[in-house]
Amino acid sequence: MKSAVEIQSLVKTYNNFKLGPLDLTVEEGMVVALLGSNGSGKSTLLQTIMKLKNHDYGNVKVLGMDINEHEVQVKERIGYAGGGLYGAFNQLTVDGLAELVGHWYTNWDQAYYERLINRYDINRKEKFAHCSMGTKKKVEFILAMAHHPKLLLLDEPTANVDMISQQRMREDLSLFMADDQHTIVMATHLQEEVKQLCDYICLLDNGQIKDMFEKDEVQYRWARIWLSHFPDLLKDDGRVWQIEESPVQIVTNQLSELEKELQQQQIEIIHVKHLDLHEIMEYILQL
Ligand SMILES: Nc1ncnc2c1ncn2[C@@H]1O[C@H](COP(=O)(O)OP(=O)(O)OP(=O)(O)O)[C@@H](O)[C@H]1O
Repeated sequence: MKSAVEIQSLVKTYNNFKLGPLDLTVEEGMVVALLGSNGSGKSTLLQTIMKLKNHDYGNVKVLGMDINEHEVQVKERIGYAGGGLYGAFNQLTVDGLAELVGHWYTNWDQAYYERLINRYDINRKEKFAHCSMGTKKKVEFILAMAHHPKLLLLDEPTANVDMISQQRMREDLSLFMADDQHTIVMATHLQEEVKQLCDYICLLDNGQIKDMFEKDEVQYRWARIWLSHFPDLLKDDGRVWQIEESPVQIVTNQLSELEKELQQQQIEIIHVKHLDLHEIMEYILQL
C-alpha cells in the first residue's frame, strides 16, 4: 500500500507552542481523525502538511512528493478546507471565489461545483465575508472537493454546519472514499463524524502524537467488566485502567485476553460493556 502522507521528525514551533517532533504515516485509502483538546496542534499539523505554514525541521511527503520540492504538484492534489485560506479574498462573492480558485487547479470541475452549490443551498451571489460561519464552512468544503483532489485535509469541516448539511457532507465524503486511492485526514471534535467516517484515530496532546489506532479494533478491546469478586492478581496489571469495588468492576484495554484469564481463575464475569469512543479517549489522554 502507498503512503498518502509520510511525516518524519516534524517540528513546528511558535513562541509558546511546539508541534512535534512527530512521525506520522497515513496510507492511501484511509480516513484518519485527528483528535485532541483545543490547542493540541491539529490545525497546525494540517496547515503544515498543506504548506500553509513552513515547518522548522523534518520531512513531509504527500503522495510520495516532498512538499518543499514539489509544492505546486502537491497542492494540486490536496483539497484543503480549514480556516484562513480565503481570508485575503473574502470581498469576493462565492462564485467569484470559485472562479479564482478554479484557476489554481487544472482539475477544476465547474459542473460538480454547481451541483454542490445547489446541494448545500448556497447563495452564490453572497460575499464570502458576509456568509454565516456554517455557510463559510460549506463553501470551503465545496471548493476543496470541486477539483477532485486525491487527499482531503479537513479542519473541523462540519463545525457550525446545520444537521442536514452535516449529513450530506458525510455522504459526500463516503462517496469520495469509494475510490481506494483517496485519503482523508480530518481534525474533528465530533464523535459521530469519527464513528461514521474514520478508520484510524490519531490522538494529539500538547503537540505530540499520543497514540494512533484503528477505530474498530480499539472499540472492541476497551470495555468495562463487572465481576463477582476482585482478583488480587489484577491490582497492578497494566491492562487494568480503573478499578471500582462496589460493585466490583474494572476497565480494561485488553478485553479478550482478560476474559480468558478471569475464566481460568474462575472469576465470574457478570456483565461486559464496550466503552464509547469519548470514554476511551479520556483514559488514553490521562496517560
Ligand atoms: N500563528 C500562530 N502564532 C502563534 N501561535 C500559534 C499560531 N497558530 C497557532 N498557535 C498556537 O499553536 C497551538 C496549537 O494551535 P492549533 O490551532 O494547531 O490547535 P488545535 O488542536 O487545532 O486547536 P482547536 O481544537 O482549538 O482548533 C496553540 O497554542 C495556538 O495558540
